[in-house]
Amino acid sequence: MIVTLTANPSLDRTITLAEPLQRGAVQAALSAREDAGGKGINVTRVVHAAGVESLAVLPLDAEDPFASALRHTGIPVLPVDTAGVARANVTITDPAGETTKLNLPGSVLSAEDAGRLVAAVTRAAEGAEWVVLAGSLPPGLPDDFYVTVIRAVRARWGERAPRIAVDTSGPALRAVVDGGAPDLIKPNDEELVELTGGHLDPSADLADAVHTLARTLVPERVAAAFVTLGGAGAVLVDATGAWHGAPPPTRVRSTVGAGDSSLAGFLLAHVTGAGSEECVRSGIRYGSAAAALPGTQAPTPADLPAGDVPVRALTP
Ligand SMILES: O=P(O)(O)OC[C@@]1(O)O[C@H](CO)[C@@H](O)[C@@H]1O
Repeated sequence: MIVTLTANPSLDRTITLAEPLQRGAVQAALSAREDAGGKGINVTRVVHAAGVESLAVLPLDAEDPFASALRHTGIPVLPVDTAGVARANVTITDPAGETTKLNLPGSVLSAEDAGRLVAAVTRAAEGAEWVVLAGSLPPGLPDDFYVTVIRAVRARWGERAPRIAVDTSGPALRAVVDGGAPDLIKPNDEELVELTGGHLDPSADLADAVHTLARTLVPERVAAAFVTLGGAGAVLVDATGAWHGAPPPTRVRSTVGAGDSSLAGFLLAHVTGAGSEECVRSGIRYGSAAAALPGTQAPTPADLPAGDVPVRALTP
C-alpha cells in the first residue's frame, strides 16, 4: 500500500494551441482537457493503474467541482473536509513543443484543517509501505507542515512506520531536509541546486555533477535522493551507491506529471523488493511513458516504452 498526501490539489487544464504562444495576443485553442491533478494524486493514479493498492489523502470541499473530476479517475481517496475550491493550474502547449505552466496558490487552509490532514494521513499510514508527501503547500500551512506529518506518522507507528518520500520544493523541501529525515526525496536538478545552495559543475558529466551535489545531503540528512533530469534520465543516490539511468527515445507530448510518474515507477519497483538499479529503471520508464501522453494523464503498464533503459553505477 502506498499512501499519498496532496495538500494542494489542482484541476489541471491543458490547452493546446495551433500557433506558438504570443504574449498579449488573442489566440484560438485547438483543444483543451481537464485532469484531477496535484502531485500525490498523480502518484496514486499511476500506482493504482499498475494494480498496487494506493490511497490519496487530500483536502476537499464536498461542493467543489474538483470532486467530480476526482471521481472520474477511479482512484481510492480519503477526502478531508475543508472549505474552498481546489486551484485550477493551466498548461499551454504549442506546436513547437513549448510548454507554459501557470500554477495558482490554492485555497487557504486553517490550523484546524492542517490538524485534520495530519490525523488523516497518520491513520491511513497503518500498514503502508510508503507515505508520499507531494506538491506545494497551500496558503495557511507553515513551511514545516510536512515535518509535522512525518513526526506524527513515526510517533504513531514506531517501528512499523512506513518509509516516507517527499516531492516538494522551496522552503517546504528545505524544512523536510533540515528536520524531517525523509527516506527519499525526489527533486529535479534545479530543485537540488536550490536546496543545496551549490551548483552543477558545467565541466563535469551531468549525472556525476548531480551525484556530487546530492552526496552533500545523502545519507546524513536524507536517506536517498532520486533526482529526475527530464530528457537526461534520473540519478539515484543512497547510502550504498549512486546510479544513473538514461531514458529511451520519447516523443514528448506533455511533461506535466512526468516527475510524479517517475516517483510512482520507482516506488512500484521498490515495493516488489527490487534493487536500486531496477528502481531507477522503473522510475525512468514510467516518467518517459507519462511524457509521451497528453495533459496530466497517468501511464498504465501498457504505456511503458519497449526500449531498453541502461542504468550504470556512478563512482564517487
Ligand atoms: O504547485 P505544485 O503542487 O508544486 O505542483 C502542482 C502541479 O504542477 O504538479 C503536478 C505535476 O507534477 C500537476 O498535476 C499540478 O498542476
